[in-house]
Amino acid sequence: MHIAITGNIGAGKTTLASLLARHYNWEVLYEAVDDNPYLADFYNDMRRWAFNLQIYFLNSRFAQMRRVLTVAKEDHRSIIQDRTIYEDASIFARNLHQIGTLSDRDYQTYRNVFENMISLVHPPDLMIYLRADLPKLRRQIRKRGRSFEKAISDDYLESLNKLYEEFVRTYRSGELLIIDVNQLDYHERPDDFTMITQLIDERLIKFASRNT
Ligand SMILES: Nc1ncnc2c1ncn2[C@@H]1O[C@H](COP(=O)(O)OP(=O)(O)OP(=O)(O)O)[C@@H](O)[C@H]1O
Repeated sequence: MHIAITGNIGAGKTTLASLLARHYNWEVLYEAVDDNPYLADFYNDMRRWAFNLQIYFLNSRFAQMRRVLTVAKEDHRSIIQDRTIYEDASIFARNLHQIGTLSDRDYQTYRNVFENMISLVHPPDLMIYLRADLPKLRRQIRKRGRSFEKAISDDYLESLNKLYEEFVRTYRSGELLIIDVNQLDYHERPDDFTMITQLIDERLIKFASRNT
């Protein structure tokens, strides 16, 4: 089974992915931030680096999807992914185009590459969306203290949030679980984590009964 966590910058995807991987013994695929050769430059000069960064993310997410396919074929272990290829295209790249940071021609090229890639992969069996408002995102971004993320504006986070909401409202490619994380702290409060695993267990039971 392929599970994916989706949500804005600082929503808490990485923490939840690692807690769930440990709890369910799932393989976990993280979004590599430290090794990303463009991210810091991108936050410094978005217009210059937007296309490079989008291509980099698209490729790394596509490589993850290939890993998902391999695991599905060879292994009986489930796999959890921290952010999906769908968000890169429907949220991040789209937003950069909308705000004029990505030109029409670069966006069109990006979309063409994305469409070709997407024809070769499958959406996750379960998508978990972490819904978080601006103050929560801000708190978590501040807490983890990545220096280049200081440049992220409220407007940028808000417009990403709008696109996230539209994305989940129209998402029909698989099972979707929406978790409002504004009042949750599953890292520090075991009860919050248990509440989440109960919601996931219900979906896993549903999935298993459909596939037997
Ligand atoms: N397609 C993309 N376009 C632009 N920036 C992106 C894209 N995908 C990820 N990023 C950036 O990569 C960095 C890492 O992503 P993010 O912070 O969302 O992941 P995370 O650290 O796993 O978040 P979380 O707090 O939910 O665990 C962020 O600064 C984010 O803006």
